[in-house]
Amino acid sequence: MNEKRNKSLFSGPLVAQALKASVVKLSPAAMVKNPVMFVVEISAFVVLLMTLFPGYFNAEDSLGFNLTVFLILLFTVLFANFAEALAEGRGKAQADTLKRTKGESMANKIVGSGIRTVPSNELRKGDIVVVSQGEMIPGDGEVIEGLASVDESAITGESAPVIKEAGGDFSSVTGGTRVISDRIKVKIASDPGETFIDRMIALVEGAERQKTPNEIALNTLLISLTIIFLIVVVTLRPIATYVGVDLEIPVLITLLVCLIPTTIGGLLSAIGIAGMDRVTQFNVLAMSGKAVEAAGDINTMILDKTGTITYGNRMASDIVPIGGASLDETAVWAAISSIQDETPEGRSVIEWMKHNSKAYDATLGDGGSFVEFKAETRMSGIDLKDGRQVRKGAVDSVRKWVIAQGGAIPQDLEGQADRIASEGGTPLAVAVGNRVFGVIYLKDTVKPGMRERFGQLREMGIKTIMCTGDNPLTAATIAREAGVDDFIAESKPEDKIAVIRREQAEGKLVAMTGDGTNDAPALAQADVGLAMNSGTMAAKEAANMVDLDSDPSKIIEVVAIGKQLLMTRGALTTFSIANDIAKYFAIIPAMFMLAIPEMEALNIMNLGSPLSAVLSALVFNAIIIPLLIPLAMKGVAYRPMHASRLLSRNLLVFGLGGVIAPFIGIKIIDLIVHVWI
Ligand SMILES: Nc1ncnc2c1ncn2[C@@H]1O[C@H](COP(=O)(O)OP(=O)(O)OP(=O)(O)O)[C@@H](O)[C@H]1O
Ligand SMILES: [K+]
Ligand SMILES: [Mg+2]
Repeated sequence: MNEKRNKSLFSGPLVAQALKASVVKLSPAAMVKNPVMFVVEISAFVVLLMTLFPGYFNAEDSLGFNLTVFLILLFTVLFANFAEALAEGRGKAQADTLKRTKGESMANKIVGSGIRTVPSNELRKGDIVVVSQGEMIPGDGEVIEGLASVDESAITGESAPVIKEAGGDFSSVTGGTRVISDRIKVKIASDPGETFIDRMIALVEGAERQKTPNEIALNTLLISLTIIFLIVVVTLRPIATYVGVDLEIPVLITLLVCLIPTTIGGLLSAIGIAGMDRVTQFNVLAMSGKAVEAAGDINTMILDKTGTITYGNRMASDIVPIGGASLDETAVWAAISSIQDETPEGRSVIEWMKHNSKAYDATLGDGGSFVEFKAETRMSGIDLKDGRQVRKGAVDSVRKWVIAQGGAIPQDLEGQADRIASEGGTPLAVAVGNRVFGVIYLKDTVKPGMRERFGQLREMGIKTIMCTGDNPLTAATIAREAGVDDFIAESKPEDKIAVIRREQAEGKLVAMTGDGTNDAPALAQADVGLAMNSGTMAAKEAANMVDLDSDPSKIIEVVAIGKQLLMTRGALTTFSIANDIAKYFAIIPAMFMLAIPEMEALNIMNLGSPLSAVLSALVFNAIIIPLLIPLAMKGVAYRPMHASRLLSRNLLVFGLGGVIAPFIGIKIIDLIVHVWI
């Protein structure tokens, strides 16, 4: 995992801040938001009243006991507050760093024919600014003129500068980053307060934190349990009185607090915040906690081939003449078709010419009109001044194009193209007018470790579908090599949406990555859309996550983090409820022994005394919260496996563990407590 943002879990200043915040959070207005802990706070208040005014409650005899119960309850609430404050504090620390980066900068805004210097916070969507070497880019936007290298380390933590240029997929810039060479014109894309950094700050600060659907559902369950136990405990007293057993209020309160799900109630919000934080530390900006959570439930993952599964620097590695053409003339036309093709593929053809010392007359292109590569046409090239049309592109597209002009297809085209494709390469046919000259062999490499990662995804029950614009044979080869479950070849941008909709119609949650403007609709349609920070504004706006490192394969990690979040929550809920049941069996005998000393036979755990038994259970209930904070914050250890197996494993570990832990814990505490009372 990426460690560059990782701070230690319990660093000094963070802990000090969290300690303070846990006291501030005692305010009932803040506590109401956490109903389970609010019940504990009210209970503590009741016991405090009984301690302060024992006369009213006829409680003079149990002053020491009541004071102890009050203190333990108070600490129970403080521990829960501390967990939340600690999780929030880590986000706040990050937000402060970001705020410092943002600072207050000046912008050179173009007004009419001149330039006016204005504070960056006065910039509005649509304004155009000039940013020169050494200056900070004053807001998010799109480069509309020029090219510059930009230091984005303030945001991404990555020190290597990136090239930003007008047009294409690398035109978007982020406010707060710095131009370190050249000069660009930027069209501002967001109003003040709505920039990328602003949103990031709001998110990590937790200001915008809304409870996710899963969290709300779990909260409802916890509240229901609390109400049920409240009713049980309240009705217990008259029943006990009826049979002649006198149960003291503080003892009943102890029972109540031990029964209600305080462990998960106290840690729930910390788990959610920490999950978001983990994603941010991984340099992925999630627009909502909901997106992170959805990532944990993904059934299908759509990945493109080039740049995600493969490195994406598809390079011309060979040029193969066909139909009797010579290598030199084929190479010349391949180069001419690439003179103005700024895609990595196009540039690599020019590179290949240099590398192989092939000469061509670049002036042939002068005055011609450039035909830009489009995913729809799958071709690029140039219409020369003299009327000749030069193209290179997907073999199938070029074949159709040549036939449409009355040309014949050489016998050996298919054989050569298939050979390249079956090796996993991308064949690009080169044609001039109605004649095919040859094939460019574009080579790309599958990133290492892909097979293992897709294997892990399969173990998690996630289906992977590779969507590529490439031909079926290349697609099949790469799909086999990378180990994806399924692939769709010759897919146009709209096909990606179609696949996503089809999967969603079957009730599945779908994740996808993308960076181009043409990916935007599909990114918006997907349940988890991860856009690349290097990508276009449109893609970033449509997605619900942005990867600051622009590593498309990171979607795999995002899903893992989402799973881990859900697992942690599930595991601690299981543990908490199992715990509460066990405490019930530890505390009930003690309660009856308190009321009816003859019932000594109930003391199966051989605890020191009924009083120490009750207090030990309450102490255990309190300290289990801070003991579980590291687990809540770091998440349970994550191993990919199928949801149903995971469930049974968690039930075993955390359910059984949750039942056993209290007996051991209470026994140990009792041994210590008993010394005092
Ligand atoms: N610069 C280019 N000039 C001409 N044809 C190209 C160029 N780049 C790619 N092609 C052809 O167009 C096809 C579609 O390209 P596109 O970028 O849409 O998809 P892809 O890169 O193959 O797949 P993916 O969706 O995985 O990125 C490519 O497979 C290739 O045959
Ligand atoms: K409890
Ligand atoms: Mg592509």
